[in-house]
Amino acid sequence: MTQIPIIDIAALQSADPTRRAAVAGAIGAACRDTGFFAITGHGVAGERIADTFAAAAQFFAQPLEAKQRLAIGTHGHNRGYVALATESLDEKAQPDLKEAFNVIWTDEATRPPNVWPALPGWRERVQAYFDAVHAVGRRLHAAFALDLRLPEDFFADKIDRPQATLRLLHYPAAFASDAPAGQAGAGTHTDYGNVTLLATDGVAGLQVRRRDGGWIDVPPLPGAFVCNIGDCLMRWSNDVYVSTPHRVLPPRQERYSIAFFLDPNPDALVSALPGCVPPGEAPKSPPVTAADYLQQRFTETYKHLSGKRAGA
Ligand SMILES: O=C(O)CCC(=O)C(=O)O
Ligand SMILES: [Fe+2]
Repeated sequence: MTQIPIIDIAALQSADPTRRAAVAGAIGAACRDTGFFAITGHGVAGERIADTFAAAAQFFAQPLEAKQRLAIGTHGHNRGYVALATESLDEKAQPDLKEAFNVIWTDEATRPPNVWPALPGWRERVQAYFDAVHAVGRRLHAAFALDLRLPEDFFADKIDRPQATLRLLHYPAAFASDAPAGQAGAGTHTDYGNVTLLATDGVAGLQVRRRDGGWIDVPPLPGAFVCNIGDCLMRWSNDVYVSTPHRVLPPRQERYSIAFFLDPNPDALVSALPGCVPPGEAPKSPPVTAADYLQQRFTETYKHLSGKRAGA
């Protein structure tokens, strides 16, 4: 395979179950292969995506002091601003050459509220994008369920109060010329959760590792989302679906991306799905709540780090 598949998911909203099943089958095949695929026909308007990139550019253009007032280290709970070169997605490598702004899913009652910049209208624009990609992520889960021979709504009540994070990412070009060997935009890593939906601005850089160890360049796909399976869904599917390592090359040119990480509700029980365990075999991993699983992953990462990892 030299490319990730591009799948039109519009028919997931069709009243015709055979059309829904055909899309689910294509998604399932990609999830069993590299776990990466791009989607079109997702219903999020190109203007909405472009507006979120504009909001990201507006945020990152602010003076560092304004951004630092929202620093994740001050506010906690994975919300707010992550300055340049403070996290390493590959904990053995140099810090990533990127800055980020994180927005989490919250009901503001049982979860902490987000922190927002003092830019008029900014919150509403970014929240609208969050809600739109969350809806697409839920639709993808209906496809996963169909493909895995589960009731189509199997995941619905397990991802409606999710541990989801939207990350506006900025890879400035200025650092590229000084980048020491081995310092990437984002180091090689897998994502932790169920599925990630990524919008890119057309600047190349993202690479996905093939099963044979070679790297596939993800091409610019305007209007599409690049989707990938995370470690939590891999575990839930008893490794039937694959969470694949990926990286972002050192930024030669300024680059923006927007990643939405959909991780399950904290109390969702991640227990090997019945159809994914061959008869007579034991599940590869014991059941765990999504909260405990993600906590464990963050703790493992923090053990190796002097800085902080936030998200992924
Ligand atoms: O910016 C990108 O293209 C990908 C970023 C990524 O993989 C991540 O933040 O987990
Ligand atoms: Fe990632």
